[in-house]
Amino acid sequence: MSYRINEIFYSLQGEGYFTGTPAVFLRMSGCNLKCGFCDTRHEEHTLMSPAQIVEAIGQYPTRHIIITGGEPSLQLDQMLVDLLHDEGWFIQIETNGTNPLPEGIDWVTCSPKQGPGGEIAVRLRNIDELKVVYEGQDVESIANSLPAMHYFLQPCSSPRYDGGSNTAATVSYILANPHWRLSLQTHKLIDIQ
Ligand SMILES: C[S@@+](CC[C@H](N)C(=O)[O-])C[C@H]1O[C@@H](n2cnc3c(N)ncnc32)[C@H](O)[C@@H]1O
Ligand SMILES: Nc1nc2[nH]cc(C(=O)O)c2c(=O)[nH]1
Ligand code: SF4
Ligand SMILES: [Mg+2]
Repeated sequence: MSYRINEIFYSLQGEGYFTGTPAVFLRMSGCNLKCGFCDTRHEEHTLMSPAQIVEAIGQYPTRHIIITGGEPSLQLDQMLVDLLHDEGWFIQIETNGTNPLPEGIDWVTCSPKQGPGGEIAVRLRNIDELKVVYEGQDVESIANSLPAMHYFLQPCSSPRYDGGSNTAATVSYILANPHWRLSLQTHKLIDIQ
């Protein structure tokens, strides 16, 4: 068994509930969506075996891993989740929610997206945090259909917004709808990976 891995790096979780937490990022290659605003290049990959992944991530002084992509649910399987748990890892996943996940992932961050037909197709039930990239869409319908422990709105970073993101509009929306919390992409603010 091998996995298409785009990159492995050690940084601070920049977004959402665990913002500021040191973590190893395992970025898997490939995605089933093509979000116009996607800020990540994930097509390049190296094939890695489970043993190679465990060795590469094990060199860092934390056991919090963030499995992201691309869309990691296209590749992450029960075998890798169980192996990471055996090695003592706390597993967080960043997913668009379109695919079911293996069991036992410690923290599911779901960032639902519109598919090609405009529909939101989320197939997850146990979401710890919902993190919606705010573009002025009807985020209440999204939240109402997706039970989660925490609800974050994240400004959309894009050259089409003055200043590079729609942070002011996101803040105004949250002030008017205080069941949301703000998630900033703090790694971009302090220029780390
Ligand atoms: C690159 S995605 C990979 C994981 C998964 N495919 C997903 O979309 O959740 C990682 C996170 O970055 C967010 N993101 C991607 N592009 C963004 C942008 N331009 N502005 C703000 N957040 C963005 C996504 O919503 C997601 O929460
Ligand atoms: N520092 C940092 N935090 C992140 N949180 C989620 C990220 C992602 O690309 O999934 C990300 C990322 O790319 N960098
Ligand atoms: S689902 Fe995630 S990785 Fe895929 S295109 Fe959208 S933001 Fe990028
Ligand atoms: Mg990122």
